[in-house]
Amino acid sequence: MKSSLQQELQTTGDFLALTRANEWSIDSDFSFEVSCKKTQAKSKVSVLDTGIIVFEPLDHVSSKDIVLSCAVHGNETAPIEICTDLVKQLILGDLHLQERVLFLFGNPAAINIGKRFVEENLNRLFSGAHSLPQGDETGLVNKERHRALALENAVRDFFTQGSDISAERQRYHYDLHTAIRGSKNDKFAVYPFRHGQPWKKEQLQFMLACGVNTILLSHSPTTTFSYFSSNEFGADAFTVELGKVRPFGENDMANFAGVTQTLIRFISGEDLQLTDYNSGDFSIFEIYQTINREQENFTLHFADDVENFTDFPQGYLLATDGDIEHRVKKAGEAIIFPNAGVAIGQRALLTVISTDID
Ligand SMILES: O=C(O)CCC(=O)N[C@@H](CCC(=O)O)C(=O)O
Ligand SMILES: [Zn+2]
Repeated sequence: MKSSLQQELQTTGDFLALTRANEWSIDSDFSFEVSCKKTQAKSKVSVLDTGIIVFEPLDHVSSKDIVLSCAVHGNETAPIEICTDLVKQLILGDLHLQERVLFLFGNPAAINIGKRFVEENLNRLFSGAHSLPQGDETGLVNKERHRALALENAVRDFFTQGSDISAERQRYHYDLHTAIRGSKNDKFAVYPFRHGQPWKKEQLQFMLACGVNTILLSHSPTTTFSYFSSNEFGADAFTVELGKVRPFGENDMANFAGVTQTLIRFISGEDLQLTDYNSGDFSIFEIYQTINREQENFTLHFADDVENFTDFPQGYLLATDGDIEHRVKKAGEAIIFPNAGVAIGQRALLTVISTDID
């Protein structure tokens, strides 16, 4: 028998409402079939937990396993609206499903309070960081740590089950965010550390089709969600920043037409119309300094409205952390993600320098 949750979801397609009504878990998982109105192709829809929903084609063997995540930070609403709309179209049969897709709405409780997180930044808890000792030594494990583990397990199961379907599969994870500050380059993506493997131009072309022409190459492991999927499952993965954080209702969705249309083409198997790689189409940066906050007394020495990708003269004092001074080391070095309010031990600022890929 259909539960009322399932009935509601099948009628409205509104997975965000279901997710928000169940902040940390749902009582029981459920699945159902849908058919595309246009192609009649059947798909299986499985709600595995709150904010965790999988779509799998039933009439053909797919070749791609695609993870799309949003709300890893609860107040980053544009990605939530994009994913909600895609899920709705799939449930209501308005979109053909060609590939397996896992949608993740990372932190439902943080969505409900309109905050980045409830107790702890979820995007610092992956690759097992959720199980490391906590700074406060209380021994209590907060809910975000449980959620990070649940999200890791969902990704692991999804990719592993794909391998049972066919051997030659491609894995992807696009973790969609928005930035706290405005940016000189409005949309940009962090390409997680690949341990010496080449940066993929075809993936950069995919980003370009999404309207993202600025790429930050990361040179070290992190505890972010995109690095987890890249490192542990060989997925082509990015943290994608789609402009500035705004409350629900204040996003101009026309701004996201590129990303929405490209994701639709990708999951419904249409030609992506990717052009050849041309370095002139991109601004590519590499992460140069990662500045963590180590002291209570941490100060940034520029204004709150200074935008991401603003550069400062060599020698400029960017931040003081107790007695330690962090200065610009190289001409053209620019700031990304400054946040003096992060927990002690966490990243308070990145700097980047311009680079190229071969
Ligand atoms: O604007 C900011 O300060 C933060 C925006 C954001 O959430 N960025 C991600 C980037 C993750 C990565 O480096 O791959 C984050 O800080 O978690
Ligand atoms: Zn974010």
